[in-house]
Amino acid sequence: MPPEQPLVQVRNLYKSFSRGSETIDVLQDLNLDVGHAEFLALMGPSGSGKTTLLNLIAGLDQPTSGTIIVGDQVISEMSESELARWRTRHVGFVFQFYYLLPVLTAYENVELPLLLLPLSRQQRRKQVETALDLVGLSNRMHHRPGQLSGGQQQRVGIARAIVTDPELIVADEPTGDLDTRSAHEILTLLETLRAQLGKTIIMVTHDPKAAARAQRVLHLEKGQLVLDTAASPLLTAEA
Ligand SMILES: Nc1ncnc2c1ncn2[C@@H]1O[C@H](COP(=O)(O)OP(=O)(O)OP(=O)(O)O)[C@@H](O)[C@H]1O
Repeated sequence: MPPEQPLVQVRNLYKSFSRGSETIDVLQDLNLDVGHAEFLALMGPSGSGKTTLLNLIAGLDQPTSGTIIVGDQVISEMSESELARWRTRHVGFVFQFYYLLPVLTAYENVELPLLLLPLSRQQRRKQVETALDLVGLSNRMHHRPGQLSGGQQQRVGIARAIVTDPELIVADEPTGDLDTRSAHEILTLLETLRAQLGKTIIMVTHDPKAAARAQRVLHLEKGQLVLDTAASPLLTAEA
């Protein structure tokens, strides 16, 4: 049997932004495969294009040129409205500052992505309760974000990301605003989502300790991705 296709295939990807008369070439001939149920970390200096790449893979932005395939969809050829529909079902987003709505309870925040889908109230309830259970917050579902710790708020953010059961989860600095212990718990949760539910996770981080929890670490350099040589077992063998 031929080997299974990667979930994400990025080929000859270019992304430029123009600012006035200036053009910034952020990604240049970038190639990347991400496997099913892989946990990948992206690192690189500020401004190197990590968020730009994540947004392109998640269908939040469109490339200048090149191809992005996720699952069986060529998302680089989709219109904005097709991308929006695709994202709703196939990608879960986790952000550094959670972006929970303060007036809604944890339950209502997690339910939000489901309101875009043709589901009954009862089906929504089942999925929200499952997601909150997975992140260990069943007993906090009627709390508002202001009544929860940062780590708990990020758990709600993760429950919201998985409630539609997407194959791909993109996380932009998910531990960037958390203390060491909460960060550790969030990374453990991401590892569990990968190992037990087969989610593919792409995480941008500045923190080498967070990156080390992923299965593979890539660095953005000059618009392209290179393997994190510091983390390579061949190069870090104890002397
Ligand atoms: N919408 C946009 N319009 C113009 N320039 C942009 C836009 N988005 C990003 N850029 C520029 O592209 C470059 C890469 O930005 P990006 O946010 O992807 O970097 P990053 O590696 O995620 O940085 P950080 O680690 O600071 O978050 C920067 O020079 C940024 O100013």
